[in-house]
Amino acid sequence: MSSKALDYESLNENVKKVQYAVRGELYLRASELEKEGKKIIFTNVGNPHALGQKPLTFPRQVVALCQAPFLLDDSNVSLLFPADAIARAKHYLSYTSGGLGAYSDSRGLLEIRKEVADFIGRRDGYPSDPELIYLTDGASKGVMQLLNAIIRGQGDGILVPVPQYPLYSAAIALFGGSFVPYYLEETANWGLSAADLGQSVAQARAKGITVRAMVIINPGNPTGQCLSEANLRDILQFCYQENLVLLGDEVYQQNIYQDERPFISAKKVLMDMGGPISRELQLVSFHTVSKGYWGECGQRGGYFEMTNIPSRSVEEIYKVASISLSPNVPAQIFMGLMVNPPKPGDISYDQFVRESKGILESLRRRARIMTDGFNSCMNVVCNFTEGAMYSFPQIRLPPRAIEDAKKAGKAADVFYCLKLLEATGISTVPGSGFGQKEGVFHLRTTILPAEEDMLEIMESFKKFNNEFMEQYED
Ligand SMILES: Cc1ncc(COP(=O)(O)O)c(CN[C@@H]2CONC2=O)c1O
Repeated sequence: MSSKALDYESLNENVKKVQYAVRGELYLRASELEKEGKKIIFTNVGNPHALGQKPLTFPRQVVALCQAPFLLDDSNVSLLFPADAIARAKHYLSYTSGGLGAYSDSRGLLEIRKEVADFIGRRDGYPSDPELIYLTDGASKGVMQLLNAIIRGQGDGILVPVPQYPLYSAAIALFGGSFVPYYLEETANWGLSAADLGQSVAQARAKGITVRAMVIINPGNPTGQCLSEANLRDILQFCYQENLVLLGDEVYQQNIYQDERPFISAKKVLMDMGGPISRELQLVSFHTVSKGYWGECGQRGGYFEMTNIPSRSVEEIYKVASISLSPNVPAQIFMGLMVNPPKPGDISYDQFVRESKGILESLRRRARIMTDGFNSCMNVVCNFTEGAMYSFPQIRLPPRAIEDAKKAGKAADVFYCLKLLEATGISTVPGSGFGQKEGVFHLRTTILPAEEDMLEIMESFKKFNNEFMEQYED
């Protein structure tokens, strides 16, 4: 009998090609161990609330009232909710077409897209058009929509930083395009060079690939580097001369842990450059409520802003967005609150600032604790986490360890991470899941475990690592 449509062997080959290590072999093994009763520290996913981070109070108050509008009619509502939360809830509800249970426009509620546009205008000092801002179910969906629009087939290549967040390699594979790596230089604090970019593009073209777009992740995941204004200018100039669309993944723009390179958007640098490039270079920028000091990953709220994209193409992107009917409406409200938070003088302002600063300052301390912890370990070197929420140490594995990994049929860093998991319960993602230079091994953790547990976790890591290295040292 011929195979059925959902038999494995007859599935879409692109689906079978996809890899996504953030929830791969290590995560599955960690989940098994957890079921067996072992205490697992899931540092594999940038999922702050799963590691104990408390949600910000104000947004939850507003969305709670929007989800349960009957509370607004309760005579006791002002005993439980501050007046500014009540006012914002009424404001958003008045813009939905029947509350949170109704579909919104496929691009998202115009009122919230206006709030996003105002935020971008304040941040960059240049106007932003709500008609060119689409709200999405997390930044992931926006990235996939744009890659789907750009990739016509195997001959189309997307330039992606390596190490990269595997949403990109997975989506490119899913849409049948070609992954074109450009390597970040670990010894240059994960910097990149225009020469390397040019070489990557030339190599792809020599194979008949049409490179169509370039991805930047700023701040970087898993590498944590923050791009300087000069870096961004070079990248924009490179894309302009090579006729590439720039996809600016800026979901960690609130997560900055050093003062030398504050976040600056690709949009701002492009507009500052002026001249033809600022009117012609095609740029799409992505943001989310999952990161920053919000960490509202489960809400699934995001947006992308299109710059210099022809109106007919915008219409096509709108048409495809319409297939999914409506982005998640509660998440749209989270997005509106994130880009338009309480202001000085608002009742909730002091509490909001106290909570937000508390989270960011703790993340900055945890970035330092983790980096220093890794650098105190045998055969481990680690660049400081300038931004985002990950640490990506290089693990210098002795040859006999690599040999044993081969015998076990595992990539060397997978072998090491599995041993780490079994010994300590620390669940990480092997560097091979993000891409790395041949023969150089890493792992990715998050800087998210609770600050009061961080030193103990690093001690536990150090004990395991040093015993592992002594076991395999010649
Ligand atoms: C660079 C980057 N872009 C987009 C996303 C998607 O975010 P949304 O939640 O808005 O879809 C993530 C999530 N980071 C994943 C999730 O946790 N750990 C990670 O590496 C990310 O790291």
